[in-house]
Amino acid sequence: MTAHLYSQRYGKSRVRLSRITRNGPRHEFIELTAAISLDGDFAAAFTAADNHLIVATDTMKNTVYALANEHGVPSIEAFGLRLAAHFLETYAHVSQVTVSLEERPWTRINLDGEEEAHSFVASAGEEYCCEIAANRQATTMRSGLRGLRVLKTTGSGFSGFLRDRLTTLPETDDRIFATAIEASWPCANLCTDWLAIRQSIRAEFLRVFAREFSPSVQATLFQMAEAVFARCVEIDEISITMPNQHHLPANLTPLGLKNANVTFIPTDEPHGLISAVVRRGSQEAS
Ligand SMILES: O=c1[nH]c(=O)c2[nH]c(=O)[nH]c2[nH]1
Repeated sequence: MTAHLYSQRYGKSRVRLSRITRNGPRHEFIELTAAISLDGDFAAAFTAADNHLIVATDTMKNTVYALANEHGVPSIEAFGLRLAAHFLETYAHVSQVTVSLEERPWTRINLDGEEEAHSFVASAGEEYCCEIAANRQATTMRSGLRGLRVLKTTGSGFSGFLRDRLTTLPETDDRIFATAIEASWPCANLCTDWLAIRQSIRAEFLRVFAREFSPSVQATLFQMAEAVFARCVEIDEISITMPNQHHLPANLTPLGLKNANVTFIPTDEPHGLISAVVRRGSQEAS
């Protein structure tokens, strides 16, 4: 059989790590999962069983622990950049490194207005993430968040949509809006304060979601992006995805009961999926 290697890459996924930073009695804590993938001169390992240039994926895993231990993890972005630089600096035959990091945020417990020194609470399901692609010419990075679950019990409607013979959805000016926001944005400037930017973006998402009437998931998504651009001068592009996690009014008529828009059936699937990339400025400018 004749075959040729069209493209190849390999790496280690799902490397889990947690790291304490002890500043006296006050501790910082971060928990993350890393994935590392290398591009480079590895073809012979696939085509000729020649492993002499292979950086074992076990070594990649050890690198995650070692660099975290030696240098700390001030943020997933800073750590990711350090990891990517390490592979490029250490192995001349590596041409490109891709590092993906996911953080499960632990928030310091606040009791009676006082921050606890070493106790944290998790925000269920939420993750912060970043992806770095680095070669010897350039490094690009995207930061993001996902699993930011929000719900509002009113202040959301959906009407005026196209109706044809297959349309059964009633119009509404009062529905539950539930979603899990996922977003990512390019970090053009690799030296900015990523943590502050993520927190500002997150805060704008929550503010628009909670305070503005939603005529559709689409319109709310766009409003969120506008709010991010107004607050974060560093951000010129944002990608946002929001599933519409429907809560369907329960039909209680067969039971002889009236449902005054209070009892619903939460559904996971099928769900709407609304997604857009929004850029700063007018269309002509892009
Ligand atoms: O905000 C919404 N956008 C849609 O495109 C859509 N489609 C649908 O059935 N419900 C909704 N809600």
